Amino acid sequence: MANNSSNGVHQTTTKSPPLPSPLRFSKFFQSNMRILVTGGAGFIGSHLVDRLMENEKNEVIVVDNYFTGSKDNLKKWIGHPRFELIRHDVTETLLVEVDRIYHLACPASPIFYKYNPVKTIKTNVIGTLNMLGLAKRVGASRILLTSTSEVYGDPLVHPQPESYWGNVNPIGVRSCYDEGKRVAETLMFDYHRQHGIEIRIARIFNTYGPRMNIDDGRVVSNFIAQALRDEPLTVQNPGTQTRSFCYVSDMVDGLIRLMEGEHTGPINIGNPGEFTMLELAETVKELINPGVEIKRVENTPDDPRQRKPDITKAKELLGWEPKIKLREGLPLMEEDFRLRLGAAKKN
Ligand SMILES: NC(=O)c1ccc[n+]([C@@H]2O[C@H](COP(=O)([O-])OP(=O)(O)OC[C@H]3O[C@@H](n4cnc5c(N)ncnc54)[C@H](O)[C@@H]3O)[C@@H](O)[C@H]2O)c1
Ligand SMILES: O=c1ccn([C@@H]2O[C@H](COP(=O)(O)OP(=O)(O)O[C@H]3OC[C@@H](O)[C@H](O)[C@H]3O)[C@@H](O)[C@H]2O)c(=O)[nH]1
Repeated sequence: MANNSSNGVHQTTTKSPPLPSPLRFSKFFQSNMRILVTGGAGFIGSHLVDRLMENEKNEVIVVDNYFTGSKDNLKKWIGHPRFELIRHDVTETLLVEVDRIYHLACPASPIFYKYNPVKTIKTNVIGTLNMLGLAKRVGASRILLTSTSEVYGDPLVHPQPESYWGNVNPIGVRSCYDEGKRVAETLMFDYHRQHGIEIRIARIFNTYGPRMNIDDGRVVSNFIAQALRDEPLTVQNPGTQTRSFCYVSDMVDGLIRLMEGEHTGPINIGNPGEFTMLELAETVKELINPGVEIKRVENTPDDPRQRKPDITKAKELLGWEPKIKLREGLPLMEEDFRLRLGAAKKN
């Protein structure tokens, strides 16, 4: 906690926030960990909720405005005594007594974050400010932000270590998201330095898996849905751009380790296996529908040309590395997409 300065200028308070409830000292109080997950109805958020709910000592509260998420992703928990779901937009203030905050709320697919860019910026900046204010006010012991590999922009250093400051266009069509997340990281560190808030920052690299929206627009979900619908796989030009894909269970494991560990981050969480988009299309074609066509289409502005995480820090500080290779993860996602699309496997 920061101190009042000796030069007479009042900087911050030294008073600790009160405990959420005096009942915590009562003999019969159940010392459950109350965890808030913003964006918990989304893809990564709902998998994180599943994992957190496995621990009987955890109570989980999800807040979500359902912009890209869905109650469907949480249906097995609705009505559970340790689970609560609140329709709420994080750009508005929120007051709930919680011990830990996983702050995920933000559209992640480029087509959705570009749909209403001003709202995306507000979600990243005001939403993060609101969650930090909440952490401060209720004395939450930790808050974790899901930042992104997009803070590196179109990276000139490859692979990307956390020490790289990035190459980001501040006025482009992706800026609402990548600059928004950069400000969110700044806010996290300012609250940490100024108010002593315990923070964690994960820089997430492209993640895929079951429960992604079928029409999410990101490349893995697009290619799988296209392969199952017998539609051409749309490789955006030039096709040589690379990404590194992490399976969602590995991602959730990394996020929990970061939250429970002793390091603020930022820490890259991602799978270093790097593929061109053409290679990804060829792999989906081979595994899911060998007869499908691969079609070249126009790209969008400022598409990063290469991306691969340096995960040295995650390995050393969290003892974390991904276990699931792309060729193992794709069939698991295919199974889920088949069920939702009603596409039976051909023999
Ligand atoms: N999936 C990835 O590859 C990836 C990569 C880097 C970073 N991330 C980050 O991880 C987080 C989750 O991503 P995801 O892939 O699960 O995306 P997602 O779109 O499936 O989930 C985001 C969730 O946030 C909710 N949301 C959006 N705006 C909100 C608002 N203003 N108030 C309340 N809820 C709101 C959505 O309804 C949705 O449920 C995001 O912060 C994203 O930036 C994801
Ligand atoms: O149908 C498609 C969709 C996308 N692509 C290409 O696939 C690559 C990846 O695109 P995606 O839309 O899946 O995701 P991006 O890597 O651009 O952004 C993602 O980065 C990390 C996170 O913060 C977000 O989940 C998202 O912003 C791009 O080069 C894009 O041009 C295709 O070739 N075909």
